[in-house]
Amino acid sequence: MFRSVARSAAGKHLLRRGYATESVPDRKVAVLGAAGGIGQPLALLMKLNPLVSRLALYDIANTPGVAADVSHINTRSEVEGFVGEDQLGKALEGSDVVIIPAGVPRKPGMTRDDLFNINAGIVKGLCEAIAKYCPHALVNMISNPVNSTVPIAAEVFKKAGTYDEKKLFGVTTLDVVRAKTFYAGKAKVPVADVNVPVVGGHAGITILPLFSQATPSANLPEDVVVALTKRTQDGGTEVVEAKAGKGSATLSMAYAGAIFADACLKGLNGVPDVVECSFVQSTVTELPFFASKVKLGKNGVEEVLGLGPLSDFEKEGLEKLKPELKSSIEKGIKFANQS
Ligand SMILES: NC(=O)C1=CN([C@@H]2O[C@H](COP(=O)(O)OP(=O)(O)OC[C@H]3O[C@@H](n4cnc5c(N)ncnc54)[C@H](O)[C@@H]3O)[C@@H](O)[C@H]2O)C=CC1
Ligand SMILES: O=C([O-])CC(=O)C(=O)O
Repeated sequence: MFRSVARSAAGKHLLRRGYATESVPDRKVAVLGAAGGIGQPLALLMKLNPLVSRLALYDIANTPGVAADVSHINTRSEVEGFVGEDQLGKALEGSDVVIIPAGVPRKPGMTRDDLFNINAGIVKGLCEAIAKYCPHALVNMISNPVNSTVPIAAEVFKKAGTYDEKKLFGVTTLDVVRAKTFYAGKAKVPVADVNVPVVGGHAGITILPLFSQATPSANLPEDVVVALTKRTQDGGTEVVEAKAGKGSATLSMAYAGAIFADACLKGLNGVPDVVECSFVQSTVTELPFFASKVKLGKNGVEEVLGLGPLSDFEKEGLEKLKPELKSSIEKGIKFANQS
């Protein structure tokens, strides 16, 4: 269904911002885990996105309150709250994009992999429901460990016969957001102008920012690049430690998740040249899943872009990350096929 807005004042505003061509299609977005630390601000940001016409907020508790609250905001989308497994099907039906920030966050001293035992089961259950109720939706996986939860989702969809590798994304946008912010600080360039690809995966050394390709280029000395790389890789831990037991990044993650979902919606709507980094099925390296720049289109992934030229330091980082990323991917695949 298409709602023609081109001639209205709102439509002209959308056209100017690149959010519309002739008309803005109706798009339903579902957030699973919508009452959580990420889920609530992400629900707010998706409510502010003019590309969304229906916003479904699902959680196992507390969603009626979040949905009632967000629904009063005078923007385009209709908001509905769903609570408990009985309502999951209704939340998902008709969704174009499903964003998954459901699951437990880290506490100081934990790795993302320490979340596997709880989050693997949560993600598996949610993906089984996606396969049943909205098999064609683009899935944006935020729940950690992303290096394993994305392979779990792929296996669940394969078992259900609905897997389309173009529609499954691990959200690594927060790594890009951090790399841009930290780089701008050191390079003394306006942060809004900065671009830095981040490849690999989403945990520790598997996060590989490519500062040699950062723009505007600043020719930073090697020791600064090494320090920026380490800070980007440890960005999540920096927040976990600062929150001292009260969870991990939520506000910056909601921002990053909203950017990535917006890119997916723009791609679906046919906006050209939408490119974001994401952890997807890939042939860029020998690993079956890998984060790199991805061009988004009407069916999800239009093209997985290559790595481009790497510095010696980045080449070394790439080789170092492969064993850990491989084992996290295999752990996810094994879990999905055993349970
Ligand atoms: N990909 C990334 O860059 C990032 C990922 N994360 C991950 O996001 C996840 C969520 O983090 P927070 O929002 O801070 O946690 P949180 O604990 O504040 O919220 C999680 C929400 O998930 C809900 N939930 C649990 N089981 C569920 C189920 N079966 N169905 C639906 N909802 C369910 C909970 O009720 C809760 O409201 C964690 O795994 C965290 O590690 C966090 C930051 C960045
Ligand atoms: O570090 C964590 O546990 C949460 C996360 O993925 C991030 O902030 O990048």
